Amino acid sequence: MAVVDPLIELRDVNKFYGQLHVLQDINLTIGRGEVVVVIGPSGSGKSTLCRTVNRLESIESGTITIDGQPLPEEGKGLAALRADVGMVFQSFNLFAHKTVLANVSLAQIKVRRRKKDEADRRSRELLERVGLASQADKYPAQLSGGQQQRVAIARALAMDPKVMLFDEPTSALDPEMINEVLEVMQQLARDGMTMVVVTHEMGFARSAANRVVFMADGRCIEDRAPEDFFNHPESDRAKDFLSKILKH
Ligand SMILES: Nc1ncnc2c1ncn2[C@@H]1O[C@H](COP(=O)(O)OP(=O)(O)OP(=O)(O)O)[C@@H](O)[C@H]1O
Repeated sequence: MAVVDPLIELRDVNKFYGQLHVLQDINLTIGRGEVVVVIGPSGSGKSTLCRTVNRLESIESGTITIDGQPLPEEGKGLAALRADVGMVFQSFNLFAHKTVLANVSLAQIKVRRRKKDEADRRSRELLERVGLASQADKYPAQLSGGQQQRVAIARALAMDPKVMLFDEPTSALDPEMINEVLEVMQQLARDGMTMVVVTHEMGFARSAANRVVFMADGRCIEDRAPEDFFNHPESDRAKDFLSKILKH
């Protein structure tokens, strides 16, 4: 789809895991302020696609640029990239022995070089935004999964990222906690955050996405507005996928 103000551009991206051609000639542009939901069958390369954008995975060929800059290979540039590209994983990846506040402040101090007071102030603002202001002094194990995931979101946001990547952020949560995380994500989308979201939550895709990218076998097969994609999928792969998941 034509994008007005490109922030992230993937051009002819290919990646292999050994013999497996996991990303095949990916061309994808994400505009500033867009919410792109990536869906597709298990093993189609959705997570890998996400992980290439913050350089958790390298690519064999092609280019990825953010704000016109190629991704850095290593060193300081990589830490700065991971701050600019916030990532939220299925598992929350919090430090178990640090408080919620310290979890959100730590990278701000180390990577953004903020003073502790300033970092803590920003952390408290973000914890308020995700509805956890009263939990700042708790430890991760004292929180529910949904709360831990909201801490992880606050931690990424505290770095003032250019884009937020979500890799199945609700897949490890008990059903009753999924909505509290999706609501925080919906609010972020309304606030204009650029977001790439790998998810099986089709309700979120329908209501929050500007575009749905459908992947199968390492390729982006469809890239369309949600209402077009869900009402009129074009490819047999997408029709088959939707008929299976919408039965549930
Ligand atoms: N580190 C790795 N080494 C080797 N193969 C891998 C690695 N990570 C993923 N794969 C394989 O690459 C393919 C794509 O994996 P990926 O996790 O990107 O898919 P996905 O679409 O996100 O799947 P799911 O919906 O199940 O999470 C799969 O076949 C997977 O087994």
